[in-house]
Parts: sequence; structure tokens; C-alpha cells
Amino acid sequence: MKNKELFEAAKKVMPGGVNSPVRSFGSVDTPPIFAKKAIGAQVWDVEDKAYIDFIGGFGPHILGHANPVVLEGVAGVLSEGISFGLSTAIEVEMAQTINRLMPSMEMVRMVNSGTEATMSAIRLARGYTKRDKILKFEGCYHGHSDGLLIKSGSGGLSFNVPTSAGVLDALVEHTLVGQINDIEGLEALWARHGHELAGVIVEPVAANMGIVPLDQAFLKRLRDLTMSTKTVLIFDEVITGFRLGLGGAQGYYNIQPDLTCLGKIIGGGMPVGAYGGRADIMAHISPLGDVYQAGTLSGNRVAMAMGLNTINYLEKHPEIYRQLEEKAVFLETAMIDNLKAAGIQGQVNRVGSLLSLFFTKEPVTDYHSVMKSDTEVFGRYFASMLEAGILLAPSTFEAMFLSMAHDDEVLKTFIDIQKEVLKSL
Ligand SMILES: Cc1ncc(COP(=O)(O)O)c(C=O)c1O
Ligand SMILES: N[C@H](C=O)CCC(=O)O
Repeated sequence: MKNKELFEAAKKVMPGGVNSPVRSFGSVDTPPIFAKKAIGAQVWDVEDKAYIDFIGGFGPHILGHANPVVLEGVAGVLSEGISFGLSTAIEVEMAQTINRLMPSMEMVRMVNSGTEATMSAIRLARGYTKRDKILKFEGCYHGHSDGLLIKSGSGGLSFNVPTSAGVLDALVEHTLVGQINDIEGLEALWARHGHELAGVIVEPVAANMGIVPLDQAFLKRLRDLTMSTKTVLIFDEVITGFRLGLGGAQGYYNIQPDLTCLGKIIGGGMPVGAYGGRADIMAHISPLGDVYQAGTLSGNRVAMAMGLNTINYLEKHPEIYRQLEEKAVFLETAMIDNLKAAGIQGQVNRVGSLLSLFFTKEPVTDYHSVMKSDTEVFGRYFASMLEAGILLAPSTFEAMFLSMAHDDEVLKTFIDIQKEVLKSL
């Protein structure tokens, strides 16, 4: 079946024709493609058209799609059974590996998605502190658990439902919302509510309203304030974990949170999540403590094997992070040049191998400047790039992910195509 036929068929049996809203391409007003396969930096759709891919599965494929390194031994794992309702040795190895590379994660609990990780970390913060309120930041996305779907980023922002229907008012009431990079606002909020806060959750690099770097000074102030009130600081590193470096964003910024949430890369593309942190806090998780959290498929062997294959490779080849940085700087510079050549006022934001292009003349440093970017122009840019064989994430509010499979030739092809597309807008 072709893309169009599949979408028509899908819409009859799946809400919006998709299992995750962003995949509908709804916010860029373009019919979606259906993927058939992906290898390296390329994705093919069901009509066998090839695209250079910058979605990267929304983050896990740092080594490129279907990398043999990631898949090694997986067939053997499958043939021995993948979930037993019992613990397995590979789960211990995963926790030890995460703990070695991210020492703030003294204890680790595996779950099946980033959503589960953040939801569980919030519950733990509340159980540990015996307080109700939490703080999140406008435009940050932490998955789709009720209490975090408030002024959120990603699909919520793209589809204009940042605060979801169906979320209890009581949860909205207990979720305070701040602004990233606004130290004064943070201090004012702390003066009023600091002692009521169980936890603060933050993406240390905002990556779900496009890429918006957080100032180190802001993160540092957040760390100091949370310490002063014994509020649990939670870094949501579902995207940044093992992407900005082996030590994640916390290593990159040299700021240690109390709890960390991981996902994506640690499953090598399989459903996965993890949360972990200070042993004295994690000791409140069942069966040690009274904060309950469980999972039939948690720590499943395929996700553990593919995640460990990825992490072990990254650990053996730490030069990868320098190489990714070089690729990303090359791309960033060329994108800025392309914008100039086309006479378009735009902003390229980048942290490590995460990039964003915003169609706005002012620097993008927070939620409000993100919202000044022109989503209609982005829609036209997206559609023309797709037509020309470049697959971008289908929203201004999603990141561009680079992988080791994006070699010079691939990057140059992107740059040449982008130059022409920008001129045509
Ligand atoms: C920062 C962040 N946190 C949490 C999530 C939720 O992860 P998942 O989609 O695996 O539930 C995502 C992505 O979806 C994310 O980007
Ligand atoms: N921004 C989200 C994850 O990082 C996109 C994934 C999704 O919602 O399908």
C-alpha cells in the first residue's frame, strides 16, 4: 500500500491514523509517510522513496539505524526467551553500567518508557518528602502522565493542547509552572512555594520546544534552591542521557541532580526508561519502601541487550562525542550560511548533536521566544525538504538528531538541498 492509502486505512482504526500524535504530520499540514525500513542515516517509506533522516527515532539511534553493533546477540537473546517475571543478570549489568557512567544514579530502576520514568520519579519525590506540589517548566515535555501534561512541549505544543483535557484540576493545582532561564522568576517562586515543593523536574537541555539550551547559571541556582528546601531535583535526561556525553547533561553542565530519568539511547530503540539517583531516596521505592512502582516487562532482555550494546560501544569509543560535536558544528555553520544566502531571518540552536531551526529574527532562549517563531514557514520548509528527500521531525517544536551515520556526504547533501529550499520559501 502507498502512504496515502495506508493513512486513509489507519484513520479508520487508529485515532488520527497514528499511535503517537506527532507522526500524523498534522502540525505541518503535510500527509504523513509510513516507514518501511531504516539503515544508517536513511529511512525508506512504503513507496521505497529514500530520505536522509534527522528524526533518528526521536533520539535512540545515536549510532545510526539498524547498526550491527546495537543488534549484536539479539537473535540469541530472543531464542532464549525475553521476559520471565524474574530478574535476569543483564538487568544488574545495566544498572551497574549506568551507575558507573552517571555516578549520581546510585540506585537504578528500569521501566518501559520515558513517561513511566518521570511519572515514577515524581511519585517518589512526593513519597520521600511527604509534600504535594511539584514544579515543571513551560514547554518542557516529560511524557504523558497526568500531572506532567501541563503547559508541556512536544506534540502538546504542536497540536495546541499543552495542558491536556482529562487531567484533574487537583493535579493542575499541585503542578507549578516556571520559565526556563528566568532566575528572578525562580527565586520569586521559591520565596512563595519553596518549602511546599516535593520536586522539580527539568529537561537540562530543553528539547521538546525545539532545542533551547539552559544557562548553567540557571541550573546551578535551581540546584542551590532545591538543596535549601530539601526539594528533590529531577533531571529528565530521556533525550540528553548518553547523547551529550557518557555522563549526560549532568556531566556536561557539571551539576548533580537527586534523581535522573533516562530512556531512548539506553534501550537502543526498544521501549525503555529508567529512573535512579540518591540511594537514600531510592530506598523509598517498593519493596524497600512504601512508594509502589512495578512493571511486567521492566528490564526486558532485548531492550537491555540493545541498550548495553549501544552504551558499551560509546564507552569504548568516547571520541564519538567529539566527532558528533564536529558534525553538528559543521551543520550549524552551514545552516546559518544558508539562511543568510536566502535572506531569511532564522535562528539555529544547538547543544551537542541536537539542533533546531527557528524561523524568527530574535535569539531563542526561552519559551516566549520559541513561540515567536513562524510555524507556517516551518510547515512549508518541512514539506519542501521532505519532497527533496530530507526527513525532518514534523514540527518546529521537535529536535534534529544527528548520528554517527551522518557522514560528510550525507551532511553535504542536506546542506545543498536546504540552501535551495530556503531560497524557495
Ligand atoms: C525529555 C523527555 N522526557 C520524557 C519523554 C517520554 O518518553 P516516552 O516517549 O518514552 O514515554 C520524552 C519523549 O517522548 C522526552 O523527550
Ligand atoms: N518529542 C517526543 C519525544 O522526545 C516525540 C515522540 C512522540 O511524541 O512520539
